[in-house]
Amino acid sequence: MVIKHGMNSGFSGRNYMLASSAVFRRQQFLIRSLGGYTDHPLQKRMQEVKSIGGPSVEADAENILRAITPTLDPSRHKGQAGKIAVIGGCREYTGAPYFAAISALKIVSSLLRLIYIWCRFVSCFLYKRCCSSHKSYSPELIVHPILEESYSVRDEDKRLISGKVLAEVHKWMERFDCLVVGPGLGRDPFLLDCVMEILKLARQSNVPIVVDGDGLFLVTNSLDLVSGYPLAVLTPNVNEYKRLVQKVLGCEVNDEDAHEQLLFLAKQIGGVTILRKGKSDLISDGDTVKSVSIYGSPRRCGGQGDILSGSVAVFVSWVRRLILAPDGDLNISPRNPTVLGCIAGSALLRKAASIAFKDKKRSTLTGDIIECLGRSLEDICPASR
Ligand SMILES: NC(=O)C1=CN([C@@H]2O[C@H](COP(=O)(O)OP(=O)(O)OC[C@H]3O[C@@H](n4cnc5c(N)ncnc54)[C@H](OP(=O)(O)O)[C@@H]3O)[C@@H](O)[C@H]2O)[C@@H](O)CC1
Ligand SMILES: Nc1ncnc2c1ncn2[C@@H]1O[C@H](COP(=O)(O)OP(=O)(O)OP(=O)(O)O)[C@@H](O)[C@H]1O
Ligand SMILES: [Mg+2]
Repeated sequence: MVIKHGMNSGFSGRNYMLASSAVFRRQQFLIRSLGGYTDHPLQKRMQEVKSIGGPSVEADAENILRAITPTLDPSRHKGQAGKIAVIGGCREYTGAPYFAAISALKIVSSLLRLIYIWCRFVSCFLYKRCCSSHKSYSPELIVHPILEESYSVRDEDKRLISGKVLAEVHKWMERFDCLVVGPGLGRDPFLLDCVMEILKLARQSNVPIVVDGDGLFLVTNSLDLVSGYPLAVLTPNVNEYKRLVQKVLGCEVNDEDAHEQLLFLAKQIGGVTILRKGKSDLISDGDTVKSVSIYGSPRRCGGQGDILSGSVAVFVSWVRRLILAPDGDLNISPRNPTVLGCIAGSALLRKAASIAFKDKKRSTLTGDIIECLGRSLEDICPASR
């Protein structure tokens, strides 16, 4: 069957009613996305997806956040709240991995101490400068300055260096509860090749991965890295989402059918979870779509996405721990741990942004929002509950 493009001539009353219906909009979306042929394999999949997607609803984000946040238990010791690694940073962007890591650290308070940042350094000079800048941002972060960019490595040394990087990461991988890959990573080919190997290793080790920033640039060009991996979370901003849609669906972003397009995109990447950032955050794993629209901040300073990636990593690791515990059952919906982690991370960040904006207004910066993460969590989920 072929869906006809033109409904322009003889537009009858019946057709007009159809035009105003959701069915028509969906049909138009299919036409625009897939060139008009229902026997196109992607279109068939799209129809399957629509039949299981169901209506999208606003997530009960604060209740979800409360349900998955562990109580502060004096019998616990350092590290028991989870260990997060952030893989990011380059010459230009030292801020992004710091924002992601310090956000994770703030949320888990004293229960989580081990945050690892991998950043690349060009030379001894930059090594010291970059390393000390991260250390001076916060001495609580544990920094592994091991990644390198092409121009600091001779061609004949590349294999050796990437082997060393991988061996170092391998030592730690199984201890991590979640990786954040990409904040401020840059786009150097050698660096991205190393990160590609790290992603493969994480996947082999069944470690959840939150892919953000330049990690999304890498993954969009090598979808196999995450395709079909249910523990992968992609957190694209407007540009990153556009690239992903163009690459995977071969069409443009469609805001009229935003939920369906997102659902379909997640399905096409084998059920990874995608958090599409925007005025409302939209989250889908290909089975369901949830939105988080808690009022955030009208101020769009750079770095809020980095806070989000660190926050999502913490919540994903907490949900997994709850589910994997011997008596673990979470009586909340949806049930996918990565979707739950995204909902909680988004709610926390947006609330923190709104608290910060109340105080700082137009001068609100990412650091101000990070300072409000604790209060945001406390407002939703008091420490003394
Ligand atoms: N304080 C910090 O350290 C912060 C650092 N940050 C870090 O910045 C990085 C980029 O993130 P972002 O959000 O600016 O990327 P995004 O919106 O896709 O691009 C905007 C436009 O720029 C362009 N472009 C980007 N990179 C390019 C490259 N290497 N070379 C050439 N072009 C490039 C891009 O072009 P296009 O990809 O469309 O060709 C688009 O037109 C990322 O690592 C992030 O984590 C942020 O987290 C904020 C705080
Ligand atoms: N128009 C908007 N209105 C309200 N909140 C928004 C809006 N756009 C984004 N946000 C919030 O800001 C967060 C970060 O989204 P943003 O699109 O700024 O990410 P990003 O570009 O990756 O950020 P970064 O500068 O860290 O790379 C999202 O989780 C979302 O909650
Ligand atoms: Mg970003």
